[in-house]
Amino acid sequence: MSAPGIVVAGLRKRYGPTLALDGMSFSVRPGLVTGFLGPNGAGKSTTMRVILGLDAVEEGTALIDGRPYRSLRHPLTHVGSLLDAAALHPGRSGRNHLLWLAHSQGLAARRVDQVIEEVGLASAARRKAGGYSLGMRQRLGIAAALLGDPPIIMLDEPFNGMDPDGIIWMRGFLRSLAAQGRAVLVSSHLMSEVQDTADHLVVVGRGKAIADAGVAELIAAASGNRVALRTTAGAHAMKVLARAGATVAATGRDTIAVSGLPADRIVTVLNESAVPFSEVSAHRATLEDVYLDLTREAVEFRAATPTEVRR
Ligand SMILES: Nc1ncnc2c1ncn2[C@@H]1O[C@H](COP(=O)(O)OP(=O)(O)OP(=O)(O)O)[C@@H](O)[C@H]1O
Repeated sequence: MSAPGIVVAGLRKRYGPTLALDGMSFSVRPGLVTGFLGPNGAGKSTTMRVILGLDAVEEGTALIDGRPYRSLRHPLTHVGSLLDAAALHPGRSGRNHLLWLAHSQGLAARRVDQVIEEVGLASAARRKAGGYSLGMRQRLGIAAALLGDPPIIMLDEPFNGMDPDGIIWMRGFLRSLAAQGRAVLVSSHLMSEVQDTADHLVVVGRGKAIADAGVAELIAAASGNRVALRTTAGAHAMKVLARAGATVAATGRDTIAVSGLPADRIVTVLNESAVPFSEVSAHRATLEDVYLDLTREAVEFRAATPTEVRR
């Protein structure tokens, strides 16, 4: 039986002197939203284009349900994608754009009205797509991706241009696609959206995957057993905690990160020395912390930090 979802193995691709893909390998499993993250130029769009047979590679394979995209007779029924929300005919209505696509793929016209309804575009469907906002174009692109009711969905930056209502809708929508058993691959630079939406993460840097793991697992590993302490008596707190065996570091004007002692022991030590504090809580890393840590070495264009500028 062929592997379901997307399986990318050992992709290598050059653009002139640029090595865009350097052994890119990962898989996208059914029933999960997989976040696809990485710095600018890391190879996310190139990988997506290769999966869709739009770009050739020198080495490696990209398979959709076990088969290369180009061998699929009705590709829209296998994989739906949104790579560029701006790619539509501005003079055509959203509905006509979808009708044209459905027709070209031998799909029933009634499916067009279903997907328009699903993405919340019914009131604008008969207006010219040229006048759509970026958020509406994203919805239209997603409607197009869903036309063939495919088991695999691949979206490049779907949160771009969405207002807060749109973002909340998108989050729920992507989750519901995965809950229906589809394999969903979503690239994004918006860490908090990915943290709230994805189950699994593929983080890429310089043309290869540098992490391929569950979101919860990555966040738990980055959180360690650190405790965050809020106190107006920082110096005193640091002194007594260090004496009790903790490792301490100031993280803000009145916040301290403590490791090496459990939270209840920290409270006892502070109370014994009459150090005032307003909060002691287990530190929980964010996806942004995880991402910045993983990609530190892989960022191509990085501005100097304020400390570096001062030096
Ligand atoms: N058509 C092209 N011609 C030349 N170089 C290209 C082309 N497409 C991509 N590249 C280069 O390949 C590398 C990977 O680019 P890619 O667009 O895949 O990265 P990305 O991770 O999608 O970046 P971003 O987050 O900015 O969208 C970059 O160095 C880029 O400049």
